[in-house]
Amino acid sequence: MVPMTRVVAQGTFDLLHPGHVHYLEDAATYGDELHAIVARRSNVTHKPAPILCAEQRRDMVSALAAVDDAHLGDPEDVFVPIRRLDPDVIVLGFDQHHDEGQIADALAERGIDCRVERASGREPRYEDELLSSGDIIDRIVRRRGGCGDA
Ligand SMILES: Cc1cc2nc3c(=O)[nH]c(=O)nc-3n(C[C@H](O)[C@H](O)[C@H](O)COP(=O)(O)O)c2cc1C
Ligand SMILES: Nc1ncnc2c1ncn2[C@@H]1O[C@H](COP(=O)(O)OP(=O)(O)OP(=O)(O)O)[C@@H](O)[C@H]1O
Repeated sequence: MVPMTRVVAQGTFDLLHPGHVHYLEDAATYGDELHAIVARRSNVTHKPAPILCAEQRRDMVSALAAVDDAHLGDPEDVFVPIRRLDPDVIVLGFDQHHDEGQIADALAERGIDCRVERASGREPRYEDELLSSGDIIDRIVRRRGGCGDA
């Protein structure tokens, strides 16, 4: 019996778009089952906070065919879900602000045997396609009025 390869992907996944679908479909190719960890609002500090609550973002990611299960991230320790899920592979997004080497070192320090990969990017296919949650929000603000990252 060949053991199942468990893959983890992660992100904010605020307003879903084809880039997220590409990321998760690419991540799924690294193994047999894909688990997505959805970032808590409090842990999204490198850009404006997501508009949608974590539960809603988790539910949407979970509905994607490529995703076997989606999980709310731990509020304090990003390695809590990793220990629980015990993945064989963590796949970072093509532009995700994490360094593969630093993640690999942190996993080794914790005795977690898991390799780190990076997914490919999805280029726009249509003239008006938006492949960024932030860009989608900015367009909404521009077209519906408002003051941007409120
Ligand atoms: C291996 C790994 C585990 C993570 N686990 C958590 C977690 O438990 N809780 C959480 O809020 N975020 C977690 N994150 C997500 C990060 O907090 C970060 O916000 C996430 O990468 C979102 O960045 P992005 O949406 O800009 O790609 C994890 C990220 C990585 C790489
Ligand atoms: N066009 C894309 N192609 C491939 N992966 C993508 C694309 N857009 C986002 N991703 C990946 O999806 C994951 C989650 O992305 P995130 O939730 O930060 O959305 P985002 O659209 O990148 O947000 P923003 O552009 O507002 O920062 C990240 O790992 C990111 O690399």
